[in-house]
Amino acid sequence: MIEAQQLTKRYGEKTAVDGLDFDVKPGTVTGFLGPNGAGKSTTMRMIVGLDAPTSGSVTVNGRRYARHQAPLQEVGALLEAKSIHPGRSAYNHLLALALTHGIPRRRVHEVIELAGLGSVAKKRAGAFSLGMGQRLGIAAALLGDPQTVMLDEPVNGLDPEGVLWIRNLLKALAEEGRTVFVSSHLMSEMALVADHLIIAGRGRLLADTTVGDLVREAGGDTVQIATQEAARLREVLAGPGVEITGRSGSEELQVTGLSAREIGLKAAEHGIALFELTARTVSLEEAFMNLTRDAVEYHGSTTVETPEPVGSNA
Ligand SMILES: Nc1ncnc2c1ncn2[C@@H]1O[C@H](COP(=O)(O)OP(=O)(O)OP(=O)(O)O)[C@@H](O)[C@H]1O
Repeated sequence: MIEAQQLTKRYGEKTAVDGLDFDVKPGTVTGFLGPNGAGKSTTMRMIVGLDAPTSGSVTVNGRRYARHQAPLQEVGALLEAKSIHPGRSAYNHLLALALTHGIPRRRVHEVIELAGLGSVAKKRAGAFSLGMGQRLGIAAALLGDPQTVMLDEPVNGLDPEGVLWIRNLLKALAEEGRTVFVSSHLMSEMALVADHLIIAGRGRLLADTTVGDLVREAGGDTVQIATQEAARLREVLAGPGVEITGRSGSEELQVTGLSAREIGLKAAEHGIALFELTARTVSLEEAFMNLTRDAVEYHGSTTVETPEPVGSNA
């Protein structure tokens, strides 16, 4: 369990993390989302004591990270800037970590196998591809068999097989009852792996929700209808769990709680002609964009100047 209370970090004038309150619970995968500069990495660094909060606090299993007697066995973390001696082999890197933390040599072999590094374990880590480096970072995070696992952008640089591996690994760790906290920019990936989401923007908490609720609140399950008999259709469709909105006198209605197919069948049954029947599907990506639009720090330009073709007479 990770608990942040009014967690705040300022760098001079810049407030990177601004009064964050959240809990990350065991037994589920919690995704940590937010646009660039939202404060995700800073928050994760504070969780493992690499940065000190300016105010507020964050604890792991009720204690600050530094207060744990065997922190590596408590929290396993993969953070972006991992320092690995480039001349050292993956095996020796993990062994050095294990020996300095009272972790048996046997566990080094276990995590090497778990991370799929068996064939390259004796090679220099400095020659590793980005994906291999990520696997080594994850192996190091799992070395202490920690109850809490925290990974910053773990799929970064992984090939499709690696992405699938991470997805299954995170789910398996959560099923074992561990606390799994993972940041990513890949919404589609988060939709597949995370049960719960914590979304930040400009250091503030924007949402603490489930994937389903986020999409639902963004209008994910809405069906747009147009009919001349809006009032009668409202009566026909009304029922438990069904919500119908639309201006009075308007031909347009928005319905949640029924599928387009169910609405079409009911309308036909009652001889009500429809001019429009459109299921609005909102992806997690769209829901996220809606939520964070105002909190995006670095906007890209969408207008591209087309250079004049070389040799053009125009
Ligand atoms: N050491 C530092 N000194 C000054 N400003 C910093 C420092 N570290 C982070 N920041 C600023 O704090 C804000 C939050 O940064 P952080 O890296 O935590 O965001 P993030 O959500 O992880 O972003 P990204 O998705 O790009 O990795 C940014 O505006 C960043 O420039």
